[in-house]
Formats: sequence, structure tokens, C-alpha cells
Amino acid sequence: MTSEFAPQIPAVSSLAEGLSSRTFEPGTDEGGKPDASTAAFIRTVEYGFYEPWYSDEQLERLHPVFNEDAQELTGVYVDRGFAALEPWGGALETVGFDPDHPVGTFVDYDKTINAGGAEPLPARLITGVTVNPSFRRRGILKHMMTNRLASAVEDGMALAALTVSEGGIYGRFGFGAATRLRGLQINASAAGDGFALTTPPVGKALTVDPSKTKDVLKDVFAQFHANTRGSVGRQSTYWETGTARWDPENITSWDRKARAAVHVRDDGSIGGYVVFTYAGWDSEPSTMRIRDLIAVDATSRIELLRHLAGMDLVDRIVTPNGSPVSDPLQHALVNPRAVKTTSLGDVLWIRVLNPVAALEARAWNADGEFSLTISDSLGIADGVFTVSISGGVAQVTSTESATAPQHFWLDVAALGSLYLGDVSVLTLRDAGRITAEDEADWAAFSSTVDLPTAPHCATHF
Ligand SMILES: CC(=O)SCCNC(=O)CCNC(=O)[C@H](O)C(C)(C)COP(=O)(O)OP(=O)(O)OC[C@H]1O[C@@H](n2cnc3c(N)ncnc32)[C@H](O)[C@@H]1OP(=O)(O)O
Repeated sequence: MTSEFAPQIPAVSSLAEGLSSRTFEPGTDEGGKPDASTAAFIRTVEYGFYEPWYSDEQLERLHPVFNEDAQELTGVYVDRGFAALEPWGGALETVGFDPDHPVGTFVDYDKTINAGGAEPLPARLITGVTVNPSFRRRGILKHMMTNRLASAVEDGMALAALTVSEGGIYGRFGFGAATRLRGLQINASAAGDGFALTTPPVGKALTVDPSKTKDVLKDVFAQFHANTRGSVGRQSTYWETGTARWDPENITSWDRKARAAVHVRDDGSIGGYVVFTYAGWDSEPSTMRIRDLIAVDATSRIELLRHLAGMDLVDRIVTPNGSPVSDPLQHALVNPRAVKTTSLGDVLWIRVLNPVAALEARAWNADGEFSLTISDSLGIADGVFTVSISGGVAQVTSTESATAPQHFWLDVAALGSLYLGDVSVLTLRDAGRITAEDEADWAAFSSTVDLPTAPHCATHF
């Protein structure tokens, strides 16, 4: 991969007088508990997301989330001089405002994203973004985001990524919605619109103790991550309990309801796992909830669903955390109405920082040549780029002006949406997000860029 492209660092917006920001690594005190700065930071995130007030025990359990994978924490703090600012006047000290408690939080760390090319690409993942309600709409997010994107560029990152609480926030910073997940409701009963597959069983699904199979789960995920366009590497804490995610309603329980099964293929290898909880015999309808289902191929995925649907005392299976958009299940059923889509929503948002490295790491559907003019209001990824694909591998060069016969214009957020193949070229054209000269060959461009299946990000962060 060549990377002669030298992106500019965006101008860093300054904070209002009385506010300062600092980036630090999470720390631990002598007793192994979060140190004061880290604890105050975690509590601010908790407050920003309207989480219940954590007990000390919960705080300690959460600490690894902030402490692992070399995460960096950026907090915006109120200087003592802030009392001069309106509209609070001198009231902050009067009410005991804690200057060590940040009013803005931002967490970033590095993992890889599978863009469909030969190797997953390192990416800067952003999470834990909050601003105290009393300090919102004063540019604190803008300050943290522009600073931390500049830092990612300096560190040579080609991509940044996040998942969003609201869809209207991050487009202005160059992020585009890049993958989606479907929520499914599967009728597990045999009657009516019931569950029956068109193919006979393959291999064997076996129940396992999720608290003892962490290594198996990690290994299956590693294979999935290597094979699956759109996949994002998981935080270490994903595996801590073997349940892949905590019980969001009760963080102290570590989900004792969790059960798991693996699919053992005919050659004895593990092809996938499912972690699930049962709502109880008296739930109406009696419901099995999938917490995490990762399979290295479609066969293992279908076999795990067959296993769940075949269990007694279960009327339906739900996947609130989502199934892939290109899910073969519906077409493997005798009665496709046994599965219903209950939701469809974006998951991963991509921000291209270095178009040369990013486009060279992407999958392509066919050989071709074109050039792109990318606009970027933050000045990170803008420019003209010639893309030449041969044997499925792209060579990308940054040029002064377009030389390729086919030339297209788009902004960096549209490039983020196009990047992993979740949306087609023609859909973005019809939305006015990609433009070209009248004589442009849209058919050739789309057959090079569009990918045959939807990307699948199964990691929540
Ligand atoms: C990756 C994640 O962690 S996603 C989670 C995001 N956090 C949350 O949803 C928690 C609750 N919300 C918050 O904490 C805050 O409102 C934040 C973080 C969303 C915004 O912080 P603020 O400091 O108020 O944002 P800031 O003042 O820097 O605004 C920057 C721009 O975004 C816009 N903006 C801010 N919040 C929103 C929003 N919710 N919807 C649409 N636009 C928004 C502002 O209008 C401003 O626009 P401009 O550039 O055109 O002037």
C-alpha cells in the first residue's frame, strides 16, 4: 500500500474562555480502583447518557472499559476563572461545582475495520462523547472532535469510526452512515407461519457454558472479523463475562441468565456461537433473546438458529442487537414469513481521514479507472484522487486535477457511506450526494464500486 498523501490537520476550534481540555490515559490507584480523574470522567459519561447513578462496585466493573485497549480520555474542564462567564456568574463555587469533574468527555482507541481488502485497516474508534447539559451548544463537542481527529491524522490513521446516539450530529464532521443491522423476530413454533428449513441439518449444535468458553468465542470472532466486510475489532471487555455484552438493565448481575451454544462442523471445527437469554416460562409469547450470534459462514449461522428454534417452551426468538442486512435465513425457510424485520438502523459511521490508504484497503467489484474530487469542510481528506483498479487491487494517487476519463464529485461523509458497500452509487447519485459531468458512465462506475452483499458490523461500542 502506498501512502504519499499528506493530509492537512484541520484548524482546531478554540474553547470558550474559562474552559480547558486535557487528554490523559485512564489510571488506577494503589487498590486497583479507578483513580480520581478517571472516576470523575466515568461519572460524567454516566451522567451524559442518563445512566443510573453507578455504585462504587459498578464503577469498578466499568473501569476496564475505560482502561483497556490503550484508550485515551479527553475531558473539558471548567477553570476556576469560569466564574467570570455568564450566565452563571459567581454561582458555580457557591453551589460546590467540582472543577475536577469534566463537563465534556470523549474516548478514543484503536482497532481494525475489515474494508474488504487484503488486510483489515487500523482505525480510530470514538465513543463516550458527552457534554454536560448545562454546557451544551457552546462548541465543546466541536472542539473535542476537531482536536481528536487532528490527532488521529497525526498518528497516520486512515479511518475514524463511531456509532451515534442521534443521526443529525456527526455528518458535519465528515462521518457517513456505513453499515446497518436488522432486528428480527422469528416464529419458533411449528404451526402456522412456523419455523422449518429447506435444508437438512449440517454438523451439530452443542450447548456450552458461556463463562468457560471465552477463548472459543474470541477465536470464532477473530475468524468472522477476518472474513466479514464491515466488521470492527472488539474491545477486550466484550469477552470478560463470556456473554459478549452486559445485562444493560443490571450491570451487577453480569447476566446470570446467559446461555450459549456453538455449532460444531462435520470436520470438528467450531463454526459459530450464539449467546442468548430466556425470558421465562411465563413470558407471553415465550421468548428467547439473542444477545450475540457470530458465525464464520452462513451455514453455521442457520444451524445455530435451527438449534434455538428447535428448543421446547420457546414461541419466538428475537435479535434486538441485530442481524446482518444480507441475512440468508429468510430464503432458507420453507415459509419466509416465519421471520419478520422489526427494525432496520445504522450502526457504524465511517470518517475517511486518508483517501489514498482508505481506498487502497477497500474491496472492489471490478477493474476500472476513475477520479474523485472529495470535498471536506474540515480540510482533512479533500482533494482530487485517481483510482485505478486492476485484479481487484486499487492504486490511488493524489493529483492536482482530474486526468481519468471518468470524474465524480462527492463529499467526505458520502464517501464514508459508500466505503463499505452499504449503499449503491446510483442511490447516492439519486440523493444528490455524488455528481458527475453529463457524459459520465454511471454504469461502469457503479459496477466497479458497488459490492455484492451488505457489510456487517456486529460490534457495538
Ligand atoms: C460517539 C458517541 O459517543 S455518540 C453520543 C453522543 N452523546 C449524546 O448523545 C449524549 C447527549 N448529548 C450530548 O452530550 C451533547 O448534546 C452532544 C455531545 C451531542 C453535543 O455537544 P455540544 O457541545 O452541545 O455540541 P457543539 O456545541 O460542539 O455542537 C457542534 C455542532 O453540532 C450541532 N449539534 C450538537 N448536538 C446536536 C444534536 N443533538 N443534533 C443535531 N446537531 C447537533 C450543533 O448545533 C453545532 O452545529 P454547528 O457546527 O452547525 O454550529
